[in-house]
Amino acid sequence: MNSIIEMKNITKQFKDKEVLKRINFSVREGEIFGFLGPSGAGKTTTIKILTSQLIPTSGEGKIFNKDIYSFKKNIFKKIGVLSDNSGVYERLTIEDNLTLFADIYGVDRKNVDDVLRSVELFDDRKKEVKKLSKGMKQRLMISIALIHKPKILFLDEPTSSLDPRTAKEVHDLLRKLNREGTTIFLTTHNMEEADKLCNRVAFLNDGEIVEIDTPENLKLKYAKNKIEVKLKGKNEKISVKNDEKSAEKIKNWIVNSQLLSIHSQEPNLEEIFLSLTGRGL
Ligand SMILES: Nc1ncnc2c1ncn2[C@@H]1O[C@H](COP(=O)(O)OP(=O)(O)OP(=O)(O)O)[C@@H](O)[C@H]1O
Repeated sequence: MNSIIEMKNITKQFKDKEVLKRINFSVREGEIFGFLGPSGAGKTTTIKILTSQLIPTSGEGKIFNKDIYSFKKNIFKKIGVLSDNSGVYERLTIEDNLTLFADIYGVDRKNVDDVLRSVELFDDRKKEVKKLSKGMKQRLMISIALIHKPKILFLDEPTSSLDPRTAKEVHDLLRKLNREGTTIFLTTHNMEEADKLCNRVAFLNDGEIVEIDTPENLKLKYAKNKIEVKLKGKNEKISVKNDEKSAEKIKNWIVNSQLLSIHSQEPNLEEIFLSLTGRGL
């Protein structure tokens, strides 16, 4: 798979503070890549570098094979960035807002209908923004980032201010956009969101990447090698090692019809992050 983003030994220094410490990662075409870390880890700084709002202090980076130190205007045709709500006009309709952005970005107004359909706001296009639910408003913000049909969409904490139901609505939309061909780079401090949504995740802690892999591989890598069983007549679950000795025990429970349930114990991403960094999110 082709890489859209390649970052090598990227650092960012603000005065005497090193916010990013030689980070390395790539984002492949077609994936949803999650950048995870607690507040202050350097997630927004990274997204700003990737979207040309900040220049790194050192390191090498390429996006669509173009050097990040010399972005040309035409790179912006290929990237979309979700910004906050401030840019939309509350008294205008969804359609008028989007048409306005199409004109500002100099893209064909024909894109408006396509994009509204893809974020599932076409039927509501005549509604004023001030009357929209939070989820619809977030979908409108995403549609603005997509108006020029970019190949990659950057989202900084796309669901941080949303309730679980609205967040799910946004997750479903991001999955759909990804299926339709948009590569997605998002930051989050919500490990559950990352687990459900991302093909690969990078753990960022204090400006350093401590792990990068698929959520599944990370769970296997940090598996506790334990099996949890529930037996008839016992309230508590029992945790046993995943080894030959336990296999004999488990066999006996089965033979004696004592076994009610059996599961391998997998850590979640939150627990893995905690074990790697000693801190939660
Ligand atoms: N322009 C700046 N000048 C000085 N320090 C900055 C600047 N921008 C960010 N920082 C510092 O860099 C560190 C990382 O900030 P960043 O916003 O990238 O973190 P984050 O992981 O996105 O956190 P959050 O989840 O809270 O948004 C923080 O300590 C922040 O105070």
